[in-house]
Amino acid sequence: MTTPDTARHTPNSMDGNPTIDERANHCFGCGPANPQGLHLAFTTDTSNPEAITATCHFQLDRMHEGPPGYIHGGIVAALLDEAMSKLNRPLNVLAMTRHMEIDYLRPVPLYQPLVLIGRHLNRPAKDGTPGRKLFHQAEIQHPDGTVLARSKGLFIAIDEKLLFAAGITPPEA
Ligand SMILES: CCCCC/C=C\C/C=C\C/C=C\C/C=C\CCCC(=O)SCCNC(=O)CCNC(=O)[C@H](O)C(C)(C)COP(=O)(O)OP(=O)(O)OC[C@H]1O[C@@H](n2cnc3c(N)ncnc32)[C@H](O)[C@@H]1OP(=O)(O)O
Repeated sequence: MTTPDTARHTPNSMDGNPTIDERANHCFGCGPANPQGLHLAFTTDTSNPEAITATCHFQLDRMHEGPPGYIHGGIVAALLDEAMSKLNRPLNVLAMTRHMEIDYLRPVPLYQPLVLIGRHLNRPAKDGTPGRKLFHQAEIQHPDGTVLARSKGLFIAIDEKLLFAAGITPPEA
């Protein structure tokens, strides 16, 4: 039997009482500390509270190849999921993806600068207060504006009790 690689399976970042931001450092999509990650960096625009966006410029290589010359479809899904999830923090919500659907409109090329944009759609109120459901969308665009892939997502705001149960400290308000 092989010995488990403790660096991978019980990361130091789980020691003590980490905040959600410390734990997110290894996020596959955006964590700077994940050597295998995509290292996506987003700029959020909250100037129109009705239409918050998160934008990322990125370019991938053969590490993430699916069809020859193109990004693997699972990675396309991860990119879109990440862009949508980046809308939750500016909305002051910790939330997880509950459902997402994807239109793979065109193959998404490797070795080219591309644009990834998430847009908040709406958060229906329930009993007069903001509900748990947040609806977002995202697109991967060629620089000429052609939409290559598009998603819609339902995110559910997480009860802080779940975070505590997982040993994670919520962010400061
Ligand atoms: C517990 C530890 C959590 C730690 C992390 C917490 C938060 C994350 C915060 C920061 C993130 C940091 C870094 C970013 C990381 C990743 C970025 C990408 C985002 C992701 O990658 S994140 C991973 C993938 N994600 C999951 O791993 C979720 C697994 N899942 C669950 O953990 C539960 O599923 C949960 C808690 C989400 C909800 O569970 P629940 O039991 O509270 O709620 P329920 O299932 O009932 O759904 C609620 C309402 O949605 C309606 N509904 C369901 N499906 C629908 C559909 N298709 N269309 C229309 N409505 C639908 C129902 O009908 C109901 O509606 P109603 O309330 O009106 O009845």
